[in-house]
This record gives sequence, structure tokens and C-alpha cells, in this order.
Amino acid sequence: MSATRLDGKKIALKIRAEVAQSVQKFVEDGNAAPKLAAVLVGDDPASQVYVRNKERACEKAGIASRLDRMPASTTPAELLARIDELNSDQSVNGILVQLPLPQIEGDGPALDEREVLDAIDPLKDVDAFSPINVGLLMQGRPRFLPCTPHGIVQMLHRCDIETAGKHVVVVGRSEIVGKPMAMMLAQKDSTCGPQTANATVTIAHSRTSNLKEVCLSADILIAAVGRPEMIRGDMIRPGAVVVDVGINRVGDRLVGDVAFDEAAETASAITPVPGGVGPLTIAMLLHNTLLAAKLQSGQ
Ligand SMILES: NC(=O)C1=CN([C@@H]2O[C@H](COP(=O)(O)OP(=O)(O)OC[C@H]3O[C@@H](n4cnc5c(N)ncnc54)[C@H](OP(=O)(O)O)[C@@H]3O)[C@@H](O)[C@H]2O)C=CC1
Ligand SMILES: Nc1nc(=O)c2c([nH]1)NC[C@@H]1CN(c3ccc(C(=O)N[C@@H](CCC(=O)O)C(=O)O)cc3)C=[N+]21
Repeated sequence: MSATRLDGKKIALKIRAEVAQSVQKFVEDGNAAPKLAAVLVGDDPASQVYVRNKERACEKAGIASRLDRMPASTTPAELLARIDELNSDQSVNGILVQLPLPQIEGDGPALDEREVLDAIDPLKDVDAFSPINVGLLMQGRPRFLPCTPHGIVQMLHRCDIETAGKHVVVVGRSEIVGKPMAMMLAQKDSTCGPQTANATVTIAHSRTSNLKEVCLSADILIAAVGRPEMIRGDMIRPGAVVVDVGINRVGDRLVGDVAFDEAAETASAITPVPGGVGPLTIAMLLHNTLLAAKLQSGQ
């Protein structure tokens, strides 16, 4: 292996310590500790990992948390009622509904992700998935930055990896990772994070016809596909930086979307799974929860 291993866990710990310090100051200034509410419907495996790690991280940062587990058979009305309750609960600053929502077995009404995300109070929307927050990001004046793309931007910055003028290929165009990631990296100057912008961005997806060639043209390749190890070593340009967002459970192992050992032969730097992007997502969630508490207290 010749590539540098980008230690997301270590960077995340640093960010979490910074957030913990700001939380402490916020509380010393007479405010209640920020509080995050997470809603998990069903038992998506990537969400289970997230929930477990997130609760511990909140506690260590002095952030209160609550987890509402709801069965996969939950109806849209029940879920919307729970969100309403959290919207009006003054003690809750941040609301996160774990995605993907389960697809209903049997013939009950389906849970519509968009309807659910639309219902979250935009000032409590720590994932930045509500239309208002997506719109603000699109316009280059974000309120909350989405956690995973923001974590990646922070990592690139803190590892002195320049994005300006570089060709970034984002594989995946989901609302939660690919699309906002591409948008943030294409922004002018530092509107979406510290000096990490001004990239030339290509978005690839399942209908991209020459994926290998597109990937080979990337200075920075970001994989958010959800297919274990589909990005192979021969898709990496020598010296490229590879960011693996994938969290796939294969047997009892977590693997990314990139074949790590192969890619590490060619790349100059690469994030591992686990220990890469995942911990950064959690660090930025804590950051957003504090930001939400500040916004709600009028700061
Ligand atoms: N580390 C972290 O913090 C996080 C990790 N994740 C993980 O990241 C991965 C992606 O998540 P998410 O963005 O939500 O996933 P989605 O399933 O919502 O999106 C996957 C994207 O990949 C594209 N795609 C699928 N197959 C191919 C293919 N063969 N070639 C090219 N593109 C393809 C899809 O294309 P199309 O649009 O055409 O269908 C889609 O745009 C998952 O493993 C997830 O668990 C997610 C969030 C946070
Ligand atoms: N509304 C919503 N927002 C999300 O941000 C969101 C979501 N839904 N649904 C699920 C995906 C997935 N996701 C993860 C975040 C961190 C780890 C994480 O901590 N990973 C550790 C795992 C370590 C381990 O425990 O083995 C790591 O990669 O090192 C995993 C997965 C957030 N997501």
C-alpha cells in the first residue's frame, strides 16, 4: 500500500472535542444543554450502526439525546404525529429521522420520505434535508450543512487537501450524500466550509455509461453508492484522493464502496471503512445540534 490512510476517526475526535468545548461554554452562559431526538423506524443496518455511535458521542459532548424506536409497521400518520410532538417540544433542539424509511410489508400505507422530511421544523433540521435548508445550501447561504458532506469537507481541509481547480467525481446522487456533496464542492469560495470549494464536479450514477473512464479522470473520487467494493483499483487515477462513504454490512464485517487494498495501491490518500467518513458524520451532527440550540435561543 502506498496511499496515506486518512484517519477520519482521529479528525472526528478533534472536532468533537471542539464541539464539547463550545457546548460547555453555551451551558455556562445559562442555556440548557442542547438536545437531539432521533427517530428510527424499523431496523436498517447502516442506521443501527449510526444510532449506536451517535448516542455515545452526544453524551461525551454534553449533548442530551433521545431515541424513538418505532416498528417497521408504523403508519405515516403515526410518524407525522411523532414529528409534530418533537417540533413543539421546546426541550428538543435537533430532530433526525433515520433514512431509509422501511418499505411497508403487507398493504398498509407507505411511508413517504419526502413528506416526513417536509414535516421537520427547519430550525431543528440537523440533517439539513428539509426543502428550506436544501434551498439555502443551493443558493450558497447555508444554515445547516448536511453532516456527511460537511464531514468530508472538514476532513479534506484539515488534511490540507486542496479542492480548488480539481476535478472531483462524486459517484452517487442521493439527497443525503451525493447531491449535496457535489453542490458544496462546486460552490464559490468558502460559502460551504473552510476553503473547500471551487472544484470542477462530475456527478456519476447508475445510468452513467462509462463509469470507469469518468472515475479515472478524478483528482478526488468520492464514492457514495451503497454497493460493497464496487470501485476497483483500475478505476483510480494514480495519485488520486479517494473518499469512501459506503457503509455496507457483509456478513459480520463493515465494508465500503471501494475495494480498499486495490485502491490504496494507486491512490495518494484514501479513507478506510470503518474509521473514515462515518465518524465525521457524527461529529458534524453534534456540531449541527449545538448550532440548532443556538438558533433557537436567538443567537
Ligand atoms: N459514512 C456515512 O456517514 C454515511 C454512509 N452512507 C452510506 O453510503 C452509501 C450511499 O448512501 P446513499 O447516498 O444514501 O445511497 P442511495 O442508495 O440513496 O444512493 C446510491 C446512489 O448510487 C448510485 N448507484 C447505484 N448503483 C450504481 C452503480 N452500479 N454505478 C453507479 N452508481 C450507482 C445510485 O444511482 P441512481 O440515482 O441512478 O439510482 C444512487 O444515486 C451507503 O452504503 C450508505 O450506507 C450513507 C450516509 C452516511
Ligand atoms: N437521517 C439520516 N442521516 C444520516 O446521516 C444517516 C441516516 N439517516 N441513515 C443511515 C446513514 C448511515 N450513517 C452512518 C453514520 C455514521 C456511521 C459510523 O459511525 N460508522 C463507523 C462504524 C464503526 C463501527 O461501529 O463499526 C465507521 O465508519 O467507522 C455509520 C453510518 C448515517 N446515515
